[in-house]
Amino acid sequence: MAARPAAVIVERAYKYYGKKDKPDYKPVLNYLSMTVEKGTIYGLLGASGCGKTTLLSCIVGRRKLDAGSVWVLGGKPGEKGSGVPGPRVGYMPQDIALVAEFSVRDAVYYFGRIYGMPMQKLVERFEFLTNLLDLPSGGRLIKSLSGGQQRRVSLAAALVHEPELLILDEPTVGLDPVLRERIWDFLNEVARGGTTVIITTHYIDETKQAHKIGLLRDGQLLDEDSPNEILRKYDCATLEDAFLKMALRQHEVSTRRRSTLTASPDVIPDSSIVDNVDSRYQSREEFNIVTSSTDMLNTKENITDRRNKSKARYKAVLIKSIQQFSRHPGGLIFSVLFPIIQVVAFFMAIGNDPKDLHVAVVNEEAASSPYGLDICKNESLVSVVRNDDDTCDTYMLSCWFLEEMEKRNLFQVPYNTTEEAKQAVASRSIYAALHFSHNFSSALDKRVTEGNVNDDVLEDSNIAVWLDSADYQISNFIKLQLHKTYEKFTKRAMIACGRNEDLVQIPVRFQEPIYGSMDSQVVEFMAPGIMITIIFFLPTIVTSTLMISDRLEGVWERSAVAGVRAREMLHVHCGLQAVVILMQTLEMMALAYLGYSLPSKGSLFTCGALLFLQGLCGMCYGFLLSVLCSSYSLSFFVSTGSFYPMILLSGIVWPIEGMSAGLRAVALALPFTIPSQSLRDIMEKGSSITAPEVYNGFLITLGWIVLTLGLCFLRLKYKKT
Ligand SMILES: Nc1ncnc2c1ncn2[C@@H]1O[C@H](COP(=O)(O)OP(=O)(O)OP(=O)(O)O)[C@@H](O)[C@H]1O
Repeated sequence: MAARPAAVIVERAYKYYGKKDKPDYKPVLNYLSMTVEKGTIYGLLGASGCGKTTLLSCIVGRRKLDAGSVWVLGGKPGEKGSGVPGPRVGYMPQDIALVAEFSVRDAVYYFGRIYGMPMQKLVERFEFLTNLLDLPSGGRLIKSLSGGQQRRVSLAAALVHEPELLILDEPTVGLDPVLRERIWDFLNEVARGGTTVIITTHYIDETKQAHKIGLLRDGQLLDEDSPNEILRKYDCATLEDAFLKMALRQHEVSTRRRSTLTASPDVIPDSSIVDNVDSRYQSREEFNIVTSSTDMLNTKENITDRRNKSKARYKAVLIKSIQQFSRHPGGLIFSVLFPIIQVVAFFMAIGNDPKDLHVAVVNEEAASSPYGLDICKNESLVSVVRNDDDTCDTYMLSCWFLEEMEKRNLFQVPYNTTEEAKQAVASRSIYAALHFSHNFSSALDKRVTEGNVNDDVLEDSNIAVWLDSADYQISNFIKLQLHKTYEKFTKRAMIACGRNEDLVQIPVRFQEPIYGSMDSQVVEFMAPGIMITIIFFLPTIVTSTLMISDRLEGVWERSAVAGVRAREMLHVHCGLQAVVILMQTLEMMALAYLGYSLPSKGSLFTCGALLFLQGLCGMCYGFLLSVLCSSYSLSFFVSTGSFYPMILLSGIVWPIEGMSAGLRAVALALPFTIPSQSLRDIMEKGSSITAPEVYNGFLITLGWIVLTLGLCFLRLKYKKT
């Protein structure tokens, strides 16, 4: 074979994963050198875990070597204008790395769009690849395809833009022999046209068709040469035999080395690691001269070109994200329906008075009357009469009390003794027990008119109540209702006796509240905090899920190799999420203010702006989770684990004034606490953005946005790979 210029050169490459002080720290690429000539097919062979994928990811510029150097198409991967990662490479990773919600056509078009291919060309190319690779129908979704079909679509996506360098990580695995043959014929054809192909495969036999093959074992390239030359050199009839021989030789060498080394044999001493500057080629020009490469760096790409390319990438990622989002059943439900469901659930479930509560009543007063308990059913038998001498005769006041009590949705269940009544409370359908003494009315009358009465009279005029306080909310509700019943009942009795109705009320008079209303509801108190938590956590979940799925499915990685910048992905995601958050904000406000008549004394725009910013803050928190967590489950645990403390400490459930000073300081710094108060102040007090209690809510929200983005940035910057 005539000497050709090199397309890829790897020199003395070392690559490590993990930390130096760990016992399993050893090179994945171990002093590896390889050369791939232009317009040839290079078959990279090696057992699972020997470092093939790592080597390829260093060639496409997604990983950096710890030592040694890589030259690709006349430049160093990642170098400005090198086109690598970018349009000069077509990369098919080992994983399918396609969005599951893509159709076959979308998947191929996505990469075509990234490279800025015109539509007409894209359609033609898709048709060609469909025939070549026997692709399933263009409308079928990736997630509904078999593994082999997905692999073919993935290969088509790598071939769509006719790149100069094709890097294919096991493209033929699981394909039938006829199709494999067709793919190899095609690769030979593109290689004849000048395309360079690096292909990894487990099928040793098919590499006979490669121009050069290299055997990788334990991060070392045992040999690289043309298949015929390898057969000749190792004096074997088949490549399998030749590789067996090479592997055995390496094994013998390393066993000998191991017996002479005291240190871990797999760890190359630091001193032997050469730096990147030790490359044979100090500059691109030198590389081109020495390797006869004619590759030109396009560093002077004009601004319009650069903008157009970037625009094409933005468009591709935008279309991808919309397809991904709109076809993901969870995405739509989460984003559009969940805010409605959650707000409606909140308003329907919270704040309504408990109904149909039953209390056990032992009414000795009625029981001792000639009519028994039935006396209370006959209005005319209950008498409160004002006499001429201004005194008042009262009879069966307990019936009036119970009548008022039933108007407040507390229904009586009669019992004969207090013991029986108290036992009934244990049954859970009865929430309290009440007792009226046999002379309740006369004792109460005496207590009110005479004032100075003995303990027995006092005792008889009391209504004894035993509550089931284990049920905190209900028992508080019953206490409140009994107080209100007492107020109503005494007013009625005082009016009947011709007295001032306020005479026996507690001498504390609540005036019209400064803010809020006399009948302020718990729902109005809780609603701002609930709305903020909903708008915060939906984008958190959506963002972390989409980001982690893009990363785990390899879509992010593959897009990056195609040239999509991380910031372009992020901008598109943020833009789309912002639209969704805006929609959620409007949805929630319409429901809360129009549907459930929440007060809105202040500016609705300020309320909306605060909610919208909280949504963005949730999205940034989602970003942080996606960069910190390696899996969905971990991100789910962290988001759920942080969700509850944030809500519990936010003052929505319990006032922060009840917390210790230290805990209160923590609570105030959390993203919901002050913003919830701010939103409440805008709604209930009509406070404006210039009031500290409102702008503090905005400041803390912005502070969290900056903090979470800063942590994401630091994490990405200092992540090793
Ligand atoms: N991100 C990572 N962190 C730590 N170790 C890694 C990482 N990626 C790969 N490795 C380890 O590096 C070694 C080489 O992995 P690599 O994926 O390059 O092998 P491979 O030859 O492509 O294997 P296969 O054919 O099974 O894909 C393996 O032992 C693997 O466990």
